[in-house]
Amino acid sequence: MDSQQSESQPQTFSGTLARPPLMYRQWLLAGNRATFFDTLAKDLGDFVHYRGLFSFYLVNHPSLVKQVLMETHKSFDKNSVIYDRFRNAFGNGLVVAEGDRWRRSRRLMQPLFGPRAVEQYFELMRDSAEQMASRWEPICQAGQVLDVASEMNHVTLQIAGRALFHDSFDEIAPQISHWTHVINLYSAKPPLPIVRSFWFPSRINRQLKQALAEFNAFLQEMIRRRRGNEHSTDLISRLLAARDEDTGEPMSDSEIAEEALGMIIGGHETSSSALAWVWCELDQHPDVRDRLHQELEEVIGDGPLQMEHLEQLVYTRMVIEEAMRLHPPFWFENRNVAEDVELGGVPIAKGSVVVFSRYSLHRHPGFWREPDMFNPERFRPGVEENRRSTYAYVPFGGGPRICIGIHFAMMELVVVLAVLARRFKVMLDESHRHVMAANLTMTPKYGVRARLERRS
Ligand code: HEM
Repeated sequence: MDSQQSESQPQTFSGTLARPPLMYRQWLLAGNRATFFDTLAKDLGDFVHYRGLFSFYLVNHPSLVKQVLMETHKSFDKNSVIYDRFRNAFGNGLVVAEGDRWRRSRRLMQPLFGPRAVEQYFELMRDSAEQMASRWEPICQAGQVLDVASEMNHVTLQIAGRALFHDSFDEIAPQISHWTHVINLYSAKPPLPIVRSFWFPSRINRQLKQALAEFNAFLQEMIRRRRGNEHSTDLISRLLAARDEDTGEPMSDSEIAEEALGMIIGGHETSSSALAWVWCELDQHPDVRDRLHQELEEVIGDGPLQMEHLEQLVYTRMVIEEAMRLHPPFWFENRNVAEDVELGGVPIAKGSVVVFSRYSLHRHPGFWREPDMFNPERFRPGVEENRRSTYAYVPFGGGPRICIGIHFAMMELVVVLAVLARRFKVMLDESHRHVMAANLTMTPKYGVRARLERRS
């Protein structure tokens, strides 16, 4: 296949459905799950009917992914075992909601996340990144090693928390960090029957129930404090003020609490994983790091980062997009087949499960030249548009359920990277181990151990 042509023209899937023997390479699932799906796609092609402990249809072709997310999205929903498990943790917030509840919440929340609406969070993003940079100064001077991955987790949690609760977040940051940690631990476990059922008295189930009870009590208190305070402008207050344009109805307190929980969990782990990989890739590609530093110097100069700098930080954005291609934070997707449907010309019965791995899709050799190579130039404006239309690049999903936080997240990633990389060169320490973990998000398994060098 001519890769130049494949990059500019959306292609229709013309292959066939592979049906491997029962339990084909099932043992690989005990290890890294992204590797398991990648092996299936490499061995068997872009459309696989897998039958084993879990049975599913794997799609690894942009036109099949487009069909699931966009063209025939109504035939697919999130009533799958995996999303049922998320419901134990997220309640019925937007990430897992279906039907009328999803439509109503999306309609109410969409205006709060448009490209202009998220600009109001610029300052708190920059201030959180600046605070981190100040904390890094003595670590840098002492030549100490720090785990940049957990630093990114800290700063993105702070940004999500401050956007939602303004200063109230700082009072309770350690508890929120603990609750989100428990929720993530729970969500990362595979949905095995019985042991993982919510009624089973396992340690993680007990921990989750307690974390959720405490988190919900905190959220209800936040909502109570905001109600009637018309000067408050955090996201909780905006959710309280939102009205359904058809009925004029507000969201209930429990709906607001569920959405806040979803945003804090879904919004910070993903961004922090994207940033962790950016630092790893920059270390491995000094030419890219130099080019990035040059752009930051030219655009920002010696003063603080300003809102108007953002659109000039073209290369910074390209670096982030390329890092999310190779290391998509929310790497795995699954859908329940809600009604009999034809996918890639094959009839698929209601109740089946369709899955895809962004990790494999984003490295598909038919759609990416030298797919494993880190090359931000792929995302130079004008070039990347074509890939997006083919659904070969979907770090934020696509179709009606595309990530509602996409503009918030992209601004956050650019701001944090720009502020920190303007002041520091981050160099991986020799104790750093390059191993990828694919749980709910894709992260460097042993963190990102690095030393800092001060830039002028
Ligand atoms: C780099 C950062 C992020 C990545 C890679 C990411 C990725 C995704 C993806 C792939 C989906 C779609 C899942 C699907 O198809 O079902 C999604 C949905 C969602 N994301 Fe994000 N996300 C990020 C940041 C955020 C942030 C910052 C927020 C909140 C402020 C957020 C809130 C949500 C919500 C509420 C949904 C559900 C949307 C719906 O179903 O209507 N995400 N995200």
